[in-house]
Amino acid sequence: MSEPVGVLLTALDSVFDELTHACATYSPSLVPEEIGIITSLSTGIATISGLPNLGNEELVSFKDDRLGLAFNVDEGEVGLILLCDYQDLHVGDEVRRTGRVMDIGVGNGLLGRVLDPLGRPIDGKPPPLTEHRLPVERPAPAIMDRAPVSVPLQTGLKVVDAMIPIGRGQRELILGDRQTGKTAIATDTILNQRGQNVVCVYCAIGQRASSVAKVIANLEEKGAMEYTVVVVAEGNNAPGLVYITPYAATSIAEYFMEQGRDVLIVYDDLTQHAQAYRELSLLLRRPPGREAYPGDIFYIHSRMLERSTHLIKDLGGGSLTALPIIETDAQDISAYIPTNLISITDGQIYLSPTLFELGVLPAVDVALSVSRVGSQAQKPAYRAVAGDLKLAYSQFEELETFAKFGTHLDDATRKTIDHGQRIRACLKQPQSQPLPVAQQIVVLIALQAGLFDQVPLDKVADGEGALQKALKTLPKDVAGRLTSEDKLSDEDRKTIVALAKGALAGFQPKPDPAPATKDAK
Ligand SMILES: Nc1ncnc2c1ncn2[C@@H]1O[C@H](COP(=O)(O)OP(=O)(O)OP(=O)(O)O)[C@@H](O)[C@H]1O
Repeated sequence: MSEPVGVLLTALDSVFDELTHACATYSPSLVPEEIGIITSLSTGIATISGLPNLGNEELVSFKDDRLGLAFNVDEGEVGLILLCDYQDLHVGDEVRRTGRVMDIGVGNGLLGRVLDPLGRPIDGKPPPLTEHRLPVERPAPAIMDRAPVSVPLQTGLKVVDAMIPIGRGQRELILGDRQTGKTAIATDTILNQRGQNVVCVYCAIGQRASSVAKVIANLEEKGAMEYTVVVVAEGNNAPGLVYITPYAATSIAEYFMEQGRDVLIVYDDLTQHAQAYRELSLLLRRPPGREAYPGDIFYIHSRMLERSTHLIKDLGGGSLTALPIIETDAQDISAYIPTNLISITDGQIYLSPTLFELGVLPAVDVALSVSRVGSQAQKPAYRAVAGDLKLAYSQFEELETFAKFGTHLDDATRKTIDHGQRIRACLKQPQSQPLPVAQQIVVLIALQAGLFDQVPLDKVADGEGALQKALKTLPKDVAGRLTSEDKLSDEDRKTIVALAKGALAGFQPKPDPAPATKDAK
């Protein structure tokens, strides 16, 4: 007998022995299982009876592994939100307990992937490899586990980084009417995290499939998908799926934060989320409150956004920065959901449709925007210029209204308006072109020094381009200090101003030729 055949026979013997042993020791036991039935069904919800021990937020399974979530647990009847299409189910169908709450697979394998809120891939690739599973609903970190926000999160947008700075671990709301560039601000921020060691999670909630596809294509084209996870519930998905999406995305983001990483999560948008929750609550006959939203609408958003924080060093020092998006109706920022979110978050970026129409993009209304914690984390070089700039810009915005009436303006007012117009022109930025810190600061210093004031408005963008090019000739040590934690010295400022003067020289208006005099011959 050859050696391999001998080895095979020995292995078969041992398998046979184990099987004989297992059969000899097997004693069947009965495991009781609760089985309920569906008593009623409607869009997105179902009521069931017959599961007396079902816990709140426990998952139940229907035929073919379809899932539902216990939402209203009453004596004798349970209201479920369905995580599948209700058309696939029928009254009288069996329903079983799973004994677990809703959870999602998390891990590095999710980077670059597009998932639904149940963790299933929707990018046509095989299921992602995950290391752990985390419940989608988790308690927020305790107060003593939180560290102050101390590191900036650069968005790459001049207007935000200079005027409304965001720190890692902050929650900054982006709100505005439809089509005002809310998603563009969030995606530009994701693009700007390239090479910054920040993991990004883009959570699309109830959006049109074409809009989500556009965002994903943009992220892919700019090479941002390699550090990004996209979690999507489309507008035509079951409202239950839409409702759990931001919670699932937060758990994915939290995994990276708990590994000590800095994470950015974008919720696009929470208006759709609130509407999905309202739909489910009304169908389940929960009492409606203001604007027909259920009473706990504030709580569902605050418990989610409280999970974003900067953890203390002992817990790895990771951070989760949240950019929730809210769509306003006819610029009404005092509506119920926007005011709730404004009070939960650490500041807001308001996008004005009027500025958008005027072509001031990003259309950030600086007067109505604020960042409550980010300025503590702002780089010193920014801080040195941002204060002046904000003041000059708000003075300009006030005076601009008067200027429209064609009133005669004194020189000082004219100057303030001219300066403000240059600031506005310099803060404009095309989509998907985030700017590195050094380039932003040089433009802001030139603005502060009034070097743009003589540049004609239609030449500001060209002047800025020339300045960016000239930046290459800035001495290395000065360039290094622009991005470091050091303050810029007066010498550094002088060097930068001299460089900017040179770069902008070609854009200053030519002095009027001297009037010819009679004696000049
Ligand atoms: N800085 C910019 N420069 C040029 N175009 C921009 C800029 N920001 C946004 N846009 C354009 O404005 C349009 C609206 O942008 P976006 O989709 O981000 O708005 P939104 O408020 O998220 O829209 P929705 O309400 O549909 O969610 C898009 O066509 C986008 O390309």
